[in-house]
Amino acid sequence: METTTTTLASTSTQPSGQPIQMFDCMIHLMPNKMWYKKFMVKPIKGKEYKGVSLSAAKNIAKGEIILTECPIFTLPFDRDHMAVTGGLMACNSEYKRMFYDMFNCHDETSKMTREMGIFATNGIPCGTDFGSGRVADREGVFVISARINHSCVPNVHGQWVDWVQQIEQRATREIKNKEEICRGYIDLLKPRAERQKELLAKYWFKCDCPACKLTGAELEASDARRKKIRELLDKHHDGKCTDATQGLEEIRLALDCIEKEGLPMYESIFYFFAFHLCAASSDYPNAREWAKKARDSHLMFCGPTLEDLYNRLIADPGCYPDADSMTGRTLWGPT
Ligand SMILES: C[S@@+](CC[C@H](N)C(=O)[O-])C[C@H]1O[C@@H](n2cnc3c(N)ncnc32)[C@H](O)[C@@H]1O
Repeated sequence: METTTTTLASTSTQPSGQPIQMFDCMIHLMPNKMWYKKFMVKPIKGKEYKGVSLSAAKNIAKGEIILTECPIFTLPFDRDHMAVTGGLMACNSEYKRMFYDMFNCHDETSKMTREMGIFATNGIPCGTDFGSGRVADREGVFVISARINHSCVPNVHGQWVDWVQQIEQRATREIKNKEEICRGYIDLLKPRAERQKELLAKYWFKCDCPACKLTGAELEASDARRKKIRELLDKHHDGKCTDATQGLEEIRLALDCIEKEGLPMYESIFYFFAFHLCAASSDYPNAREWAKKARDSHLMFCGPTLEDLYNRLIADPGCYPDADSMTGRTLWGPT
């Protein structure tokens, strides 16, 4: 079989002229297969057709970056056909070829144009604030990240890094060599029935991930946990917690649900909420401990963007704007 080896490294440029730093490796191309340092892109066999996806080419540690990638172009969510073709026009011929090579799940099923269908199938929010559930105002198409299949218990989490306009895909847990690499396409804090409805409507497949395969009491418990995480995330994010003791109990419950659901990328925001309650209650020693947990968890799953900020909060919780804003009391730290 004929093979080609090529390097797409820092010599490549995206349409904006910025260099792409993602492919820090040789890419070995064969029909339908590519090898990278940490993963392969190849057809995946499943009960249902899963198309092409990524699988680990080595054991990958929790928190390890498997891929950093610039979008070939981005568009606001309210895009139309003209906007997609306009974005494509700014791309060089190689990127155009890669775009048209991407999967289109809306092919025969809707009135979408081919360009709209490809964008809808492969677009990834640039700037997802997964903590609050609010998403960015733009979506981008990424050559490699677009090939990552979905799971409601994903083993990678994509973090958009605004100042370099790149997405970083980090392992949410240890990934074994040859294991399929999956990201979450939708809000994962919905019950299974809602997740499946959304995946079918937007991506035309029935998810059979470990969370979707559950039945009976186990399914009920999983749905309840995801609902609880969402409820508490919204409550604490919107500053609706006025009772610090109850708030910390809720955070403990949320962290337990997060662990049981295998969604550790949601941890850091709850650690931050716990920091907030302790700092607001003038309990600085415990505030420091929660801030350390928030920093380390954010660093592991989202990178160093908030590290300096957390270090300042750890050094002096009193510099936090909401410090001392609630009745003073001694709470508790992470166990
Ligand atoms: C963004 S693409 C992912 C890459 C795609 N597999 C390919 O061949 O290019 C999204 C499409 O992949 C397929 N897909 C993704 N996750 C899947 C899963 N867990 N089970 C079955 N199909 C899946 C669906 O057809 C979906 O519309």
